[in-house]
Amino acid sequence: MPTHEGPRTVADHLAEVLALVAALPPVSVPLDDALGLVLAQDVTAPEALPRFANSAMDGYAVRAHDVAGASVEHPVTLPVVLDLPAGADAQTAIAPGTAARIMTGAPVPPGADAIVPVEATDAGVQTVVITAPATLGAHVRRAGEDVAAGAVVLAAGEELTPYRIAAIASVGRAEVLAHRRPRVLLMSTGSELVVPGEAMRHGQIPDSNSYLLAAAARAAGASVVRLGAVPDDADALRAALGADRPEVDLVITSGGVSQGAYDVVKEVLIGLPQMRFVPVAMQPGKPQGLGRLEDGTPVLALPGNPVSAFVSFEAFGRPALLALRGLTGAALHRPRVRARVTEGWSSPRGREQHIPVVLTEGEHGLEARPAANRGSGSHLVASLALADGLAIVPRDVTAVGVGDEVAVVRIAP
Ligand SMILES: Nc1nc2c(c(=O)[nH]1)N[C@H]1C(S)=C(S)[C@@H](COP(=O)(O)OP(=O)(O)OC[C@H]3O[C@@H](n4cnc5c(N)ncnc54)[C@H](O)[C@@H]3O)O[C@H]1N2
Ligand code: MOO
Repeated sequence: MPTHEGPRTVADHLAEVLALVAALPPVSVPLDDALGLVLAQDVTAPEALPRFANSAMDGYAVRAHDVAGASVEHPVTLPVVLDLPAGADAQTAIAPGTAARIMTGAPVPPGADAIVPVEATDAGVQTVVITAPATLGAHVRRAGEDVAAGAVVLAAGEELTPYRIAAIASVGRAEVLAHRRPRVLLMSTGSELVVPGEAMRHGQIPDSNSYLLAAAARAAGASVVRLGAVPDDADALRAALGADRPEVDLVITSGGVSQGAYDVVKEVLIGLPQMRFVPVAMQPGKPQGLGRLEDGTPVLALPGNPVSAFVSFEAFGRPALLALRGLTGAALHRPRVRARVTEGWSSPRGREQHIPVVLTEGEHGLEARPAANRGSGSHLVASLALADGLAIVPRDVTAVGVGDEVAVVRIAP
């Protein structure tokens, strides 16, 4: 294995990460549990939708011809021969010169071809006085106008959102075939780390990365086992990654991947035949590990600096989780927007910079400024809380000036 290869591009590294993962197998899921899963098979409509012509208004089903001349001055009075609430099994035809009282959603009876809303009547029960004309088909929802029988309502590969779940329910399906939700094991490493809230001596800090990555992985649709902080001890890490580890589809570690004497993730994993530790031409997030454990489970070993861990998760971890969920192509990436810079910053030559920025709506469109008031330091974790996006600065740019346009990956709505 080359130990001193030059930095690879973010795109090349992402391609190698994505080669480690594939969509998880489909399972049959009740609609109540389907939110956020990705459909593994097209859903088609077994019948037309709406299934039957029905009323769009509370009112009276009539023949348009019978009320063509109706007005306030010349009302038309018709006998009411049927009363049709929603759910009525209206199969009896109404004769010319009669009306049926009908509620929204009730089937339009044979013989009727228009609905007069109740507001244009005296709301009569035995007879109805109609004071406005109706055109042919007025307020009738035609059978099949939403979906034709046999049509695809939702294609495989689509993420199940609330309105897509409603579309599936509306064609009478209670379950769908969807890719299983990925399980991810998250651990941070470092002997300086303590559980947030516990007493700290000088030199110790709270573990924030395992919470950051756990929340980010959940937001990306994974279920998470958060192991917390493992000390910089090879045996402890080997145990955490060993046979007793929970069964997961991806392991993500943070920390211990650079050049230090106690960089234990690298020390333990570098011996595995399918693991590699490589520099990526990005800032932050340069040192990255990727590959597989002995049993084949994919691993991403992210750098420990909090901003580096987050940026690395966004660039590599999130797309990997989305690919496990069954998404592909552009759906693996967050939307990018363009924004005008209002406070400049510098960027290292030769590294694609991913810098947390605050986005605001300016007079001439979106504006961006660094979230941290002291630039792009990868330790500035609290400044992440302010960020709405990550500005992506190309490798050859070393200074971003006021008025420049930058691409920003939106990380907050
Ligand atoms: N001699 C060199 N030193 C470093 C290099 C290098 O190339 N040569 N690269 C630097 C870069 S770039 C990065 S990024 C970091 C990555 O280091 P590690 O992945 O080994 O991370 P650690 O050393 O474990 O920690 C770095 C930093 O982040 C803090 N940290 C770690 N984990 C957490 C956590 N769970 N919660 C909060 N904070 C955490 C840790 O205390 C350190 O301050 O290496 C540079 N060094
Ligand atoms: O690559 Mo490191 O991630 O700059 O801080």
